[in-house]
Formats: sequence, structure tokens, C-alpha cells
Amino acid sequence: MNEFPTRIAFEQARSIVESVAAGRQLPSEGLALPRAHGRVLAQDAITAIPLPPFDNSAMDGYALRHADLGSDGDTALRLVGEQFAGLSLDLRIGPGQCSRITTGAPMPQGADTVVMKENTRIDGDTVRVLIAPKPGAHVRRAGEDTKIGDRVLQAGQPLTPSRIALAASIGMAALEVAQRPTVAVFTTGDELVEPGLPLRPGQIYNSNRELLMGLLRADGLEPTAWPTLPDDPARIESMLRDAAQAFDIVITCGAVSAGEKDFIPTLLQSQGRVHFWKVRMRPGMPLLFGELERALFLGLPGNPVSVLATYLTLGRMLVDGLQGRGEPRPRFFARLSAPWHKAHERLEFLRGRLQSASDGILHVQPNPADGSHRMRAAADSDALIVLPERVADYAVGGVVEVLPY
Ligand SMILES: Nc1nc2c(c(=O)[nH]1)N[C@H]1C(S)=C(S)[C@@H](COP(=O)(O)OP(=O)(O)OC[C@H]3O[C@@H](n4cnc5c(N)ncnc54)[C@H](O)[C@@H]3O)O[C@H]1N2
Ligand code: MOO
Repeated sequence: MNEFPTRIAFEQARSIVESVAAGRQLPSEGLALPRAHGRVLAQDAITAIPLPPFDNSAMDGYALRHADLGSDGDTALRLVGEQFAGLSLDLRIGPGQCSRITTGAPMPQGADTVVMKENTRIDGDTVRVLIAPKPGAHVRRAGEDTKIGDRVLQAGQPLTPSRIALAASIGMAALEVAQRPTVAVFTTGDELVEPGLPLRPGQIYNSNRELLMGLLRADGLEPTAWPTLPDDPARIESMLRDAAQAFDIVITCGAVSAGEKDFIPTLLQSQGRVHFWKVRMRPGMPLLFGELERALFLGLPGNPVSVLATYLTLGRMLVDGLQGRGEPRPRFFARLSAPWHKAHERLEFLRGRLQSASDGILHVQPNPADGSHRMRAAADSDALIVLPERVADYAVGGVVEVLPY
């Protein structure tokens, strides 16, 4: 049995999760762009072409030489050609001449300015410029967005639609991304019944499976739900070992505190390895983190709101770390719209509802139903409110960190 830290501060738990994840980063795989959305990039992307690739028009209108425009704002130019987007005709504009042009079409040689169609009148092959554009107006210059050799994306960045689009615009058809961890999800307890079946006295419906599967899917994973574990140590051991031989992460909910049927910490101590057990957070204190077979093992406490809080904090850190996500998630702060008395020492993740006031300031309304079994309060809320480790009174308007979910 290994020695492990217990009742640790959240920050210590975070650093253990991060260092374990850093040591077990998943390999990369090449994916075509349509399949790379939401993944973490495992390579830098350096552009071999400038963006835009050539000088082109930002408007539908006429390409001209600004020097030809008279100061009175009404100049007649001779229309000598037309340049549409898609094929460069190598047109050349001489003095007093102009060319029809559409948005995105290459600028003809000699032209330096575009006038919008709406500011002209056409009469045969004469174009009258009624309102003179400024010099260089409506021309998008080659390379003004990115230059050849620019590092436009970096390893560790999550691939948002904008980043995938940027990769496409420099001509990349595939990207090297971190493999996603495979995740096996277990619920535990003889009291659990699946929704849709009749409920006998003493039983409750299994809500944690949907909660956890949903949280993992929202983070881009494709978790696999296993049958619920009975309160039987031999069955628990054989099912968890099976999963731990095949998956990168095994997540259980329940059976990690001090009850007679809480078999999982003992199993991990004797058959695997414990990195920590119990974190000074609320909800979620009995959280267990370790290893079994080839898998990393997260034993979340069974109370539904504890599942929410432990996944959104340390669970997500593990998933991010295994994929080498280097870009920190943005942090958000809000003002409390009601006072709160924090009566205990643990770091609290209270549930609350976010709302932006008309002055642009984000407010959060704490939900008074703070028991870790109160799923209704979690469902009525959309953020965890982070209250640091100390007994404290929070006044209305006090600034707190929030984790939207
Ligand atoms: N003597 C002690 N008792 C408890 C402690 C402690 O330190 N000493 N910790 C308390 C805290 S805090 C929590 S959180 C819970 C965690 O308990 P477990 O992780 O062992 O979870 P269970 O006992 O199996 O279940 C707790 C609670 O959650 C319900 N549950 C479990 N699974 C589901 C599910 N899939 N869907 C819906 N609800 C579920 C279960 O019925 C229990 O009510 O322990 C405290 N006790
Ligand atoms: O830590 Mo437990 O999650 O408060 O109920």
C-alpha cells in the first residue's frame, strides 16, 4: 500500500493532477480539419502563404488610379475591362482608365483604389465617379493579416472554429492533434435504479450517470457508460479492473467516503495507487485520485452536486492536462447579488445564477440550497461560485470568482 496525501488543499490537488497528467500526455494523431474541431493542437502551424495571398478589392465597384480623380468629386474614367474573383486576368489600368471589380478579385496592375459601385454612374464605357474615395480605399493588401513564416497557431491551443478556419485559409487540410482520453464512467450503489423503471422503497434514480456523461461530452469526449456497480467488493474489483485495462481514465461516482460499503479507496490502495484522497473542498471532499492497471482513476463522491463540482474543477484539469492543453481557460469574476455567510473552512463551490446588469457588470445570485444532494439548486443555477478557504461574511457587491457551467 502506498503512502498518499489526504485532506489536502485544493491547490495541492491541482498541482498533483497537473503533474500526473503532464507525465502521461496522450500521443498525437493527424486528423482532417472537419474532425479536428474541439481538439487540442499538438503542432505549431506556420504559414507558407501570406494572407490575403494577393492585393484584392473589399467592395464591388471599380478599380482606379487615385491620382486621376479631380478635386471636385466628379470624374469620368474609361472602363477598359472587368476583373471578377477567382481568376487573375493580369489587367493593367492606364491614366484615366478603370476596371470593373468584385469583392475578393485581384487588383489590376496600376490601380491603387476602389470606388464602390453605389458612388458611381455608368454610361456606356464611361464611369463617372460621383463621390471620390480616399487614396487606397477598399484595397485589402497582400500579407496584411499574416506574412509567410508567421506562427499562426500553437501547440496546446484548443481548436475553436475560428482556428480551424485559419488553418483552412493557409491551406492545411489536416492537423496533428492530441488524442482524446477514452473514459469509462461508473455509478455505484445498490440504491440506484435507472429512470423509467419503478422505484421501490429506499431506492433513488440514477442521475449521476447522465450528469457525468453530459459534462464529459460537453468537453468534447466520447465517454462510455458501464453498468452500475453493486455494493459488492468482488464485483466492483473485477469490473473496474476490466475497464482500467482498456480505458485511459476510469471515473466512478460514490463509494469513496467512510461508509461500510465504500470499497473503492481500499481497492485502489491495495490493487493500484492513490495520488490523493480527500480534498478540503465543499462539495466534493472525499475525492479520490489514483491509478489502476493502465488507467488514471478518479473516484468522485456520490452526491450529485459533488460530481458536478469535482468534475468541473479537478476532473476537467485532468482531461485538459492529458491532451497537453497549454492555453489557460479564461477566468470570470462577478459581484454577489445577495450576502453570503460561509460557516466552514473548506474551499466552497457554491451554486449561483449569473446575470449581466445594464451597466455591463456581471452579477451572481447565490442559491441558498447549498446541500450537495440539492440537484434542483444546481439545475436552477449556471455557475459555481468560488469562496476561498476560511469562515467569512460576504457582502452584496463583493467580487467572487465564478465557473460558468
Ligand atoms: N462518516 C462520514 N460520512 C460521510 C462523509 C465523511 O467524511 N464521513 N463524507 C460525506 C460527504 S462530504 C460526501 S460528498 C458523501 C460521499 O459519499 P460517497 O462518495 O461514498 O457516495 P455514496 O455514499 O455512495 O453516495 C452519496 C450520496 O449520493 C447518492 N448517489 C450516489 N450515486 C448516485 C447516483 N448515481 N445518482 C444519484 N445519487 C447518487 C447516494 O444515494 C447518497 O445519498 O459522503 C458523506 N458521508
Ligand atoms: O463534500 Mo460532500 O460533497 O459536501 O457532500
